[in-house]
Amino acid sequence: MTYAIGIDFGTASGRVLIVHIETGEVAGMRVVPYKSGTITSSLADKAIPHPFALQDAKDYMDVLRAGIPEAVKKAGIHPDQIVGLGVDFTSSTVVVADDQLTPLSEKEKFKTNPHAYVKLWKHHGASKEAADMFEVARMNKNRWLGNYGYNVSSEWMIPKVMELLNNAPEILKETAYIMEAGDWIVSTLIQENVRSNCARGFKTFWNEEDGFFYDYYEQLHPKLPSIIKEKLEGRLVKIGEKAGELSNEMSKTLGLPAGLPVAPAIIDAHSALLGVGSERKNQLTMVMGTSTCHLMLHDEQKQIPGISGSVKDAIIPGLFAYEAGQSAVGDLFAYAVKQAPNEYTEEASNRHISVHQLLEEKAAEKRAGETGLVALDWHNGNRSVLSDSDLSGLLLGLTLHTKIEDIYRAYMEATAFGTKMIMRSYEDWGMQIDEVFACGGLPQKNALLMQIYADILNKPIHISASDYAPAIGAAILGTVAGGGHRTMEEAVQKMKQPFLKTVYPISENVKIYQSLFEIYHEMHDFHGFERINMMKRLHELAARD
Ligand SMILES: Nc1ncnc2c1ncn2[C@@H]1O[C@H](COP(=O)(O)OP(=O)(O)O)[C@@H](O)[C@H]1O
Ligand SMILES: O=C(CO)[C@H](O)[C@H](O)COP(=O)(O)O
Repeated sequence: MTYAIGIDFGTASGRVLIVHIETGEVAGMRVVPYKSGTITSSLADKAIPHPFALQDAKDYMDVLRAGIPEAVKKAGIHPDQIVGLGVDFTSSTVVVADDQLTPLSEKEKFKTNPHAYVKLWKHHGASKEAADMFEVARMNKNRWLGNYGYNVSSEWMIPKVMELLNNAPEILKETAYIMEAGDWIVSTLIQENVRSNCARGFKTFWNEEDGFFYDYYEQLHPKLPSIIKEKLEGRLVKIGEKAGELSNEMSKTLGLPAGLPVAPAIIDAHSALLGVGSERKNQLTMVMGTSTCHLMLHDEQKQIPGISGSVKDAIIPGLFAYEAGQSAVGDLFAYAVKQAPNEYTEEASNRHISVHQLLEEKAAEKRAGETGLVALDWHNGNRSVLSDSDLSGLLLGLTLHTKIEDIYRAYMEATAFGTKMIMRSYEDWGMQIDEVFACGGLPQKNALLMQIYADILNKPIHISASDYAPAIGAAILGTVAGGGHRTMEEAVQKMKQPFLKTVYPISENVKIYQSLFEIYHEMHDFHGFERINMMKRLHELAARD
């Protein structure tokens, strides 16, 4: 058996890869876009509230049904040659399901109820709940949040559970399981309610020693502890283990052997570390797509303010995985693309290139600093290092001569400055960064972007040759679950993807960007003033205890 299946569920599409377990070669692949995409405005003409970002779980099943048989066919292999299957998923992407694992959105009476649908990581309907949770922790000397950057993000699972409790009791009543979408897929494949330690550790305030923080939940809502017990529990499976075996029913649907080993789900960005082979400490990996996640591994747990968190064994057994992030990166560039004038969209269409490519080309004609613009990239809030989804973006220096490509460039620079803030936080806490890796959909699509990052971070950046590092990581987990390699380390060494190139900083640009970063930093501290002060106070308080 020489192949594994890796399935990466992103924000806009799912990607199924068939990967050779000895060489990492991708033998077959199928990308399946989600039919309903991200639902933000209405369900069957019924308007939904503004900060909602929903998906239809049916689209995930289509990725399996359409993607797996086609990817296997493209690979030209027999299903018996597959050793195991792994899944990675965006997170916290939350599914509510009945006891048969059927999502409540499939029930006729809930067709237009937004709370019955999948709540995507970027759904901000639980901002109030996240703020309330933060306040309760603050009143308790911040005692539960140290391993979560001293913050609560509305992107996480528990605020979303609180949102259901406050706004959708009718849904909660019929919900047997509240699940990470990754766990829901794996549970559906093996027909058993299982939960992976990766998303559970990062998104639900859980750790292996203490379990869930029930004393915290009690203070949030009297009903919350029992909801967590009833609807979030399930057999725990750790990364590097086997979750279970493909059920007979799913084997018929997907054309795969019944009993095929299935790995526990891993968060998409975390999976990418495995795919690029960044499995040691002192390496920073940027997974750049709709958003960016900044991952590191370390042998100690440090309570770094403003990051998304750190969890033991979440990526490589024995090491702490650290995550920080920016909640709008590709999305911010897409926002600029939408504002391009007709003449630009026509030019792009005539030249058979995307508007992104056209804007990149035009932006590349400007030198560093030439646009006169500095932006703050908080159009979808700030994930790190302030963790406040209500913060908004800024653009400074506009004149009547500013063109859309200037703004596009300013946004690229702003996201790189945001990454520099995160890098500094890691370094300030003794997490030395010797190497920077970039993967995800963006690095290969936009060469200017990667040069800007190298110049602003003042570090060489190794770019993965694969756009699909998370799916490779998932295939690695599938291989280990199926016994194709004995250890994660062995599987990573065999299956990791090569680098396409390394982009080096240009010293002239580095100097210019150092002064522009000072302006970005001032904008950051000015616009994030209240949040920064609150975090400083919390941190001092925690340090005294
Ligand atoms: N040439 C480009 N330059 C910059 N951003 C791009 C370009 N083409 C697409 N994008 C952005 O890439 C994002 C999608 O990234 P991708 O990694 O493919 O998906 P996902 O984040 O869902 O895993 C979108 O937000 C889109 O706006
Ligand atoms: O928060 C996450 C990881 O913890 C999300 O999964 C991630 O930010 C979304 O990923 P993508 O930009 O690839 O859709």
